[in-house]
Amino acid sequence: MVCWAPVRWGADAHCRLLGFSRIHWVYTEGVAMLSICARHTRGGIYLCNYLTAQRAGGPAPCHFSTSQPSLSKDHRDYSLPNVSWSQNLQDLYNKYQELSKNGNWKCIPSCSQWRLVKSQVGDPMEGVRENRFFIRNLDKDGVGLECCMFYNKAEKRMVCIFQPGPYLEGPPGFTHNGCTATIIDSTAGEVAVCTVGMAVTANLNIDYRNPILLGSTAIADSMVEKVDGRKVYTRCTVRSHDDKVVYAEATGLFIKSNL
Ligand SMILES: CCCCCCCCCCCCCCCC(=O)SCCNC(=O)CCNC(=O)[C@H](O)C(C)(C)COP(=O)(O)OP(=O)(O)OC[C@H]1O[C@@H](n2cnc3c(N)ncnc32)[C@H](O)[C@@H]1OP(=O)(O)O
Repeated sequence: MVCWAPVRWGADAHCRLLGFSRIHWVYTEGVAMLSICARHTRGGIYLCNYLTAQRAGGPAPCHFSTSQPSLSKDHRDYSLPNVSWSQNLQDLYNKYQELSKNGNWKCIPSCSQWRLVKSQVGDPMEGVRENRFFIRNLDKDGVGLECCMFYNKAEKRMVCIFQPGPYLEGPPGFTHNGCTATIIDSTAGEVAVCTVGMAVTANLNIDYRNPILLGSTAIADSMVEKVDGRKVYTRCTVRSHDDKVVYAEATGLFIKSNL
């Protein structure tokens, strides 16, 4: 596989802030990513405490169990191509890597775990918490969602190229619409976060136009339309890899965290 890690922006910084030990500064915009990641991590803990406290009517720790990942898995960047990727997915990936060469697009790293460490973020939560990241929670390549996001800062735009695997089946042979919603939410959410800092989904409206065949390659294209105070309005279209079929169109409202 071609080694393209040096052009990725702050991938290791991303991992470091999530509790991983290895760090290599590989890109000059690493500092910007560092700041975004710090806000992500703080925001994750904030979100967790905030939601629990709201539902319970007062401050309370959140309780949920997570499986323990191996260390090698922690370090893996799941947005890198693997053998389960179709030629179409690989071609789209190559296309955006090519577009990234002039600096307009950046590839976003993807890890399976959010490891939230008290001492790193100064949060009152006890000890270390490891959270599985929903869209990266299957252990075998190709059975779940294979995807990679690219961000265009100038256009406030995020694309997610993806390939849904057999565990994401809804109607026989086709992708479950909840999976499509997850991809839309994550792509639009990520562009909102990259634009204003940590933000959460307040509203998502989706029109499903056509079913997505399992194993096919598609692209979710999301952009920020407007920022109004804490409110970030986004739009997202999901199309086939060749742009010939529209699978879904969506609008989303994300609210910037107060932190
Ligand atoms: C563990 C996680 C790790 C994360 C690490 C980082 C990861 C980075 C990757 C990014 C990718 C993520 C993609 C997945 C994203 C999720 O899955 S996020 C989780 C799902 N979302 C939630 O749980 C949100 C639940 N809702 C809430 O917490 C609260 O309702 C909200 C949205 C924070 C708003 O509450 P609030 O802060 O009190 O704000 P509030 O004053 O009510 O509203 C602010 C403004 O928004 C408007 N507004 C609020 N809600 C709505 C609505 N539904 N419709 C219209 N307007 C609304 C209000 O009217 C108000 O407008 P103005 O009066 O200012 O004009």
